[in-house]
Amino acid sequence: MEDTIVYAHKLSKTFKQKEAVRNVSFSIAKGEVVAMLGPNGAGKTTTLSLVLGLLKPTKGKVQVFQQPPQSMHVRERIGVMLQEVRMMDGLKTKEMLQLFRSYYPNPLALSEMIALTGLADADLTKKVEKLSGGQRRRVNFAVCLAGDPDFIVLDEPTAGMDTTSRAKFWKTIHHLAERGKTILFSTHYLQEADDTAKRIILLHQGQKIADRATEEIKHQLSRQYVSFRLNGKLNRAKLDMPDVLAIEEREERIYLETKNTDALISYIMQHFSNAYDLRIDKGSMDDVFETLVQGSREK
Ligand SMILES: Nc1ncnc2c1ncn2[C@@H]1O[C@H](COP(=O)(O)OP(=O)(O)OP(=O)(O)O)[C@@H](O)[C@H]1O
Repeated sequence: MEDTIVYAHKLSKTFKQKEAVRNVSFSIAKGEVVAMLGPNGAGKTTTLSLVLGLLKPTKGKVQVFQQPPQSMHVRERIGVMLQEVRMMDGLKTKEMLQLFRSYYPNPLALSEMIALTGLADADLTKKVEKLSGGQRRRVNFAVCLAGDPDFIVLDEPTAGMDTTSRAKFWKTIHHLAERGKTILFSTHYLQEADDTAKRIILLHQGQKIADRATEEIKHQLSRQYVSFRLNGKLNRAKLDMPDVLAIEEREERIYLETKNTDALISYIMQHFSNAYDLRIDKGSMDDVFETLVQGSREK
């Protein structure tokens, strides 16, 4: 389809014995902002490298702009920011930015590259290797934007950035998304995914375990529980009511999933005279992750 920017079909990548990515499929449409979320070693970098054509899949197929990712047509329309980048030593920063611009048919204006990436404060007459770590990261970002790309791929882009740089960086990404750019980025942090992406692809041990709207994943995160301890045995029949969505007993506590914590707490206080140590618990990222991993195993 014309509007499909990435088409990844049953991608697998094995390094010697290690299966880093297993049977991962997804598509990304024009204008989408998608986060690839997962813990260390989940397969995010490997998947992005397959999409970029930097690695060849052991099995499966990937196309970008309906073409193999290595094709010139793709190279000209894609901007990439990887975790580890070797810059060209010896060149002054401004010269390097100009050099990268010269590779593309319709490059971004140098002034815009500098403004978007927060490089205005840096001394661009310095050689790249003499810049600070944070500034070099911004240079990476500027290089990523040099060709005014339609599709932007970022591998853990904020790793090593301080809070101010992070905020500035995401502001630029939002701006680019508003301009209709298609963006795929990897992150460890749900917060980053939530702030920026409308869709999350969740990877775990090389497999895709969820691919949903950020809102849906967040909804699972916003689950609430009332929990308490009990002297004696639980009479479950007394909890058979609409406010209780699920009951779980673990580690000598009873957890009730609910949308109405206030009503449930007052109900328990009235009807369970042997209840004590009442608490409201919110679902955590770990809980959601656990649920999704469990769900994908059961499929
Ligand atoms: N070139 C390689 N040779 C052997 N194993 C590799 C290679 N690259 C990645 N792996 C392994 O594949 C798995 C997935 O790695 P990958 O870097 O894709 O994960 P990730 O989700 O990006 O992790 P991180 O968040 O730490 O960057 C890991 O177990 C990693 O050790």
